[in-house]
Amino acid sequence: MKTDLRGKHLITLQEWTKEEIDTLLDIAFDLKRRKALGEKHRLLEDKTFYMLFFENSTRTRNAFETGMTQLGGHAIFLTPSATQIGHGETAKDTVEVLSRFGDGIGIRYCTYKKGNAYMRELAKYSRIPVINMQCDLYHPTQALADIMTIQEKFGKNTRGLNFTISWTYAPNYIRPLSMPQSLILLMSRFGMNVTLAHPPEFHLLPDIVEQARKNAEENGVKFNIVHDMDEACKDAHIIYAKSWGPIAYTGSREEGLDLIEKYNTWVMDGRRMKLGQKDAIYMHCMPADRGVEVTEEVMDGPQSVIYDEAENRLHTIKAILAATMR
Ligand SMILES: NC(=O)NCCC[C@H](N)C(=O)O
Repeated sequence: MKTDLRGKHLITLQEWTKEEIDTLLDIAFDLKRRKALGEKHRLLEDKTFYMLFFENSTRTRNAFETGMTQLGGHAIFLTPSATQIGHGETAKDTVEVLSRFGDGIGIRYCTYKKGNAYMRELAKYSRIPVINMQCDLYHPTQALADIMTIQEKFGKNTRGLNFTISWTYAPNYIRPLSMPQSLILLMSRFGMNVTLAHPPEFHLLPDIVEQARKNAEENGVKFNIVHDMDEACKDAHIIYAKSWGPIAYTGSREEGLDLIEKYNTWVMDGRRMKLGQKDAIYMHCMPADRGVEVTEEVMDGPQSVIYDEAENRLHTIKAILAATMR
């Protein structure tokens, strides 16, 4: 098994082989076990990781920062306004300097058509690993935690599971496409039949959907798009139901918010949960609009794995840091 992942950028897991992703998962399971046993695992002593956030964060920032502490290193929280990026310093100049100081850099930048481009620009000039902490297109560290959680619930062999990612109704906020896009790209590579459900205007980017279809074909599994939430939940083992914006359909925030209102029946509730398999699980990357996009009954119910999923952010992020910055 290939284990040398030092210096590798993680912009999207689509650019990592299945073998490399399996290596990360092995490390994550091992680090989780070692933490539970209270075993020290200071694999990154004296190393520094920079975390550049263009947007807010709860799970991601704290998983990276706590993770670096547990690995014996240090993490530094940066924002554009706390650095010269806010004054227009270029990606090249920023990363040339940080590359001479420290050992890795993460970026969260979700603005459509800007975030991923900025990360690619940083990666071009960086001599330390660049880790995507969520952009407009992908959220690889969340998707990795999600695979780990699915393997914990259903076993390492996930072949034949039915995975549904469904849009839900959540007003007031246009959420990025990065979660559904990362999930449709990744789950078929782990042998799952993928169903993507959304109202027509909430479609994802065509080239990413095409890549997901190709992934499914190469792995001999199904990939379906439906426009009905009940149909999507039927026979699913995994129901991942969360909101995103009609970003690929309209650039107008007002039109986007009106479109969201049109589909206020797309709520994840107990009735829909029952349409899935008996042992189905409910997933959400959080934060969720409690009682709006998903009922409290589902969020706090026995089939919900949302807190395990959030916890696994820590273990998988530590695996990425340890593997790429060692
Ligand atoms: N788990 C996370 O990283 N959550 C924060 C980002 C969620 C984002 N607002 C989204 O809905 O895609």
